[in-house]
Amino acid sequence: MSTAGAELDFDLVVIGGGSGGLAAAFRAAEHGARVALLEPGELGGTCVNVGCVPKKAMWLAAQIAGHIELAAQLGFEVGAPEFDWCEFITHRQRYIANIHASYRRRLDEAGIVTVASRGRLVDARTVECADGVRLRAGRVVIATGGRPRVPSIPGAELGLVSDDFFHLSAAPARVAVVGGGYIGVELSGLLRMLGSDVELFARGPRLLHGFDRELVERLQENYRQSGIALRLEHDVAALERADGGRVRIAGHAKAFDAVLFATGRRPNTDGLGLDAAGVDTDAAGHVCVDAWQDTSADGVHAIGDVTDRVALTPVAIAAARRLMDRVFGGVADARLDYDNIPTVLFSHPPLGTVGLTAERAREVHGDDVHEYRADFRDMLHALADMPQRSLFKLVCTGPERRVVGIHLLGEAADEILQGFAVALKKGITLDDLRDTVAIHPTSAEEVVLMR
Ligand SMILES: Cc1cc2nc3c(=O)[nH]c(=O)nc-3n(C[C@H](O)[C@H](O)[C@H](O)COP(=O)(O)OP(=O)(O)OC[C@H]3O[C@@H](n4cnc5c(N)ncnc54)[C@H](O)[C@@H]3O)c2cc1C
Ligand SMILES: NC(=O)c1ccc[n+]([C@@H]2O[C@H](COP(=O)([O-])OP(=O)(O)OC[C@H]3O[C@@H](n4cnc5c(N)ncnc54)[C@H](O)[C@@H]3O)[C@@H](O)[C@H]2O)c1
Repeated sequence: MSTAGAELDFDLVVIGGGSGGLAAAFRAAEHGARVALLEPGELGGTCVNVGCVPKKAMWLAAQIAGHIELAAQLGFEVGAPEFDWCEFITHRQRYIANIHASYRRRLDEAGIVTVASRGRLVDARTVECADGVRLRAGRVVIATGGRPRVPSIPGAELGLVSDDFFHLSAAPARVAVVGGGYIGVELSGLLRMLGSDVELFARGPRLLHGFDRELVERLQENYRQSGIALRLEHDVAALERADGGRVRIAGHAKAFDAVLFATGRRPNTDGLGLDAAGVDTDAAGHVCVDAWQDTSADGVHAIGDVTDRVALTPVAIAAARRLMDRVFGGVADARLDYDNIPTVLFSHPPLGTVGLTAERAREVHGDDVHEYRADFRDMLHALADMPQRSLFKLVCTGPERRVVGIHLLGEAADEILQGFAVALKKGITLDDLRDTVAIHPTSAEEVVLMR
């Protein structure tokens, strides 16, 4: 980059090189735009470095541990499995390093100027780098994502967050996880499967607010059976130092090797110069956007976790691509439809969901809502005579039984959901599903055989 005081001109400056920012930069460059991208940390942002990717790697390790237990049950001589956390992490980080290298190569090939610096808006057309260089832009995309939020309670500094989890060099033997959302449920599950003693503290009467109640209750049953202690309706008021570097939750006898906060995330908007550029934020600091990802400042857009929309990687990517198709590709009506976004929780077993729960469908469609369910043991767990049961549900509305919700809890739900999400988005009915010949013997066939 040039020296301080310089000004460089671009069609687009993207602030943040995570899932959304990279997708915006690549798509804009494909449309012929001159693009600069600012990222002070590792390319790929949260998802690649401290989110989806390392999390899924740990989940896969946990699945293997579960399968070793099943194998032992089925006559394989496996002995007591030893898991070398450090060795696994070497594989995980090599996988991540390959993603970094691939991004770097693609950025170079696309002619995108990347700047290893934080960016700050000076006005709606100018972004300043840490060294004072100013980038002038026809348009700016804010894609700065978010970071973990820690509750303001005494002793909070004794706790860890998900970013810290991915830097652990060994599994903590005794862990308390605070928070009953996505991250709390995922980290509790995989830590337990990898041998930790886990207690999960959540404020509400159930985990996973907003998900199908029955599936969540079934998942809770599975978690309890696997040995996770669920402390529901339990507010963590303070953390205290205990002997041997351990941490105690106030009012709770046990000392933990680690307390992990999974209590939500906050947007990275501090010091971004949003006021100077005339970009409005909400009370929580998210950048406010309309349905077109436009902010209150003309020519300034925002995508991904920095906005208050669904915080998922494919959502940030899809919003970015559509926005770039609109502003540089001439597709006037390109924008992301935020309805019916499929999502999977990498719990044990996984939980996948798309569309409305029955509860929500009744609010939207009135009383003409019908639920169909399949409650079964998948073949592997049945063979091993293990108690874990799957639960698949469909929510349909109207006399034609249009499918408006699909909720799957069970082995392979993570892989099964994607295709059915396409079908739901296309407006299929229960008869369409029943008209499709099943694939046997699978868990997926339960979706087309549901009565
Ligand atoms: C533990 C965990 C697990 C997750 N698992 C999944 C999953 O399985 N599936 C899924 O779909 N989603 C998952 N998510 C969510 C997913 O990671 C996010 O939705 C996604 O990363 C959002 O992308 P983004 O581009 O908006 O932000 P980010 O990926 O957070 O990228 C923002 C980037 O902006 C940079 N930045 C910040 N401030 C500035 C600045 N001033 N100047 C320049 N750059 C800046 C940051 O360094 C960062 O690299 C998970 C999240 C977490 C935390
Ligand atoms: N598999 C996936 O796709 C995946 C995985 C992880 C994260 N994500 C995304 O990242 C987002 C953030 O995940 P998250 O788990 O941090 O947030 P979340 O919103 O899913 O859950 C946060 C939980 O913390 C609880 N909480 C908040 N303050 C608390 C407090 N003081 N004490 C106790 N509990 C408290 C909330 O009630 C909620 O249950 C998710 O909403 C999701 O969009 C996705």
